[in-house]
Amino acid sequence: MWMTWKCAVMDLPFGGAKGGIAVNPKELSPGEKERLTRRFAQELRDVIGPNQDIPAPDMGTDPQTMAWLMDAYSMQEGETTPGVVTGKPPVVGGSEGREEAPGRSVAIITQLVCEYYDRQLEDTTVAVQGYGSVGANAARLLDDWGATIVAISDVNGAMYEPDGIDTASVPSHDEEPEAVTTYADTVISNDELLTLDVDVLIPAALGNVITKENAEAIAADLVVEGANGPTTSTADSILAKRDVAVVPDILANAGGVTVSYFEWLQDINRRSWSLERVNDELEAEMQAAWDAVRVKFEQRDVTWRDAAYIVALSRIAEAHEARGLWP
Ligand SMILES: NC(=O)C1=CN([C@@H]2O[C@H](COP(=O)(O)OP(=O)(O)OC[C@H]3O[C@@H](n4cnc5c(N)ncnc54)[C@H](O)[C@@H]3O)[C@@H](O)[C@H]2O)C=CC1
Ligand SMILES: O=C(O)CCC(=O)C(=O)O
Repeated sequence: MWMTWKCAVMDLPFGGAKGGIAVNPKELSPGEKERLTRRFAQELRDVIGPNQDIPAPDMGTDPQTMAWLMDAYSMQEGETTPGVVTGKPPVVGGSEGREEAPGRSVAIITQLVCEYYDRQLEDTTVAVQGYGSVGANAARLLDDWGATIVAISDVNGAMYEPDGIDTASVPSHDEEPEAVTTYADTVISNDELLTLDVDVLIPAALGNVITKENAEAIAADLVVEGANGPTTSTADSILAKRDVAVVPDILANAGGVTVSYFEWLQDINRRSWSLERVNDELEAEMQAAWDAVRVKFEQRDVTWRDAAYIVALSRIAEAHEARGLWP
C-alpha cells in the first residue's frame, strides 16, 4: 500500500519494491498469489538456512537481504533476474545511492519546506528519531547543509546536544548498531526527543510514535515523516488544529522507492548509472513531486498530507479512467 501511494505521488511507472517482487499482486489470481508466496518463502528459507529468522521487510533488512531474495527467485527462473527486487548491493545489480536515498529525500524535502516557510537551514534546529538508513542519512545531509542537529536516537535512547551534534562522528545503525547513546554526553529518552522544542522533528524509526497521548506536547513547528506512518490519524488531526505542519511519509521518504525505480531501470537496461546521476535525478524527481503537492496545498487549503493524497489519488483516478475501468 505504501508503495502504491509513493509511486503515485512521485509519478513512477514502477511495479517493483524493496522487499517485494516486480509483479502487480492485483494481476494474480488468489491461487497464483498463494503459490508464489509459499514458493518464495521456501526458497528464501533454502538460501538463508533453516535456523535463521526471515527478516521483516524494511527496518533491519539490508542490501545483502535483497541479494538473497534475488538469488532465491533467480534459482527458480534458471537465470539471474536482477530487476525482481531492489535495494541490492551495487556489485550485484543494485543502484549507487539507493541506501542513502530515503534519508536524502527526507533532507531535500526538509530543505524545501523550510524554504517555503522562509526559514534558513542555518537557523534551523532538528531532532531525528532513529539513526539508521533513513535517520542517519537525513541527519548527516542536513548537518552538511547547515542545520543544527540537536538530537538523534536509536532504540536505547537519544543523544542531546543543544549546540549541535557532529553527526559524522556518531556511527549509524549500519556502521555500529545501536551505539548512539554510548557516544553521548547527555542522554534523554526517545519520548523526550519527540517533544523537544526544535524547529523540525524527523521521526525516522518506527510507525505510531506521535499519538493522541503526545501530540499536544509536540513542540516542533514542522514534522517531516522519515519513517512510514509515524503519526496516528488522531495525532495528525491534533497537530493540524495546532498548525504544526506535517509533511507526510509518502512524499518525504519516497527517495527510497524512487531510487528503487532507478535501480529497476538500470537492471532491465543492463546499464548502471553513476552516483552523481542517481542523486541529480532523485533531486529532480523530489522537486517535481514537491511542486505538485505544494500547488494542491495552496489551491485547496488542506494539510500537506491531504495535498499529497490528492496528487496521488488524482493520478490513480486518471490511470483508471484512461483504461476505461470506470463508466
Ligand atoms: N530503508 C528504506 O528504504 C526505507 C525505510 N523507511 C522507513 O523508515 C523507518 C526506518 O527504517 P530504516 O532507517 O531503514 O531502518 P534501520 O534498521 O536502518 O534503522 C532503524 C533505526 O531506528 C532505531 N529504533 C528501533 N527501534 C526504536 C525505538 N523503539 N525507538 C527509537 N528508535 C528505534 C534503531 O535503533 C535504528 O537506529 C521504518 O519505518 C521504515 O519503514 C521508509 C522508506 C524507505
Ligand atoms: O525501495 C522500495 O521500493 C521501497 C522503499 C521502502 O521501503 C519504502 O518506501 O517504504
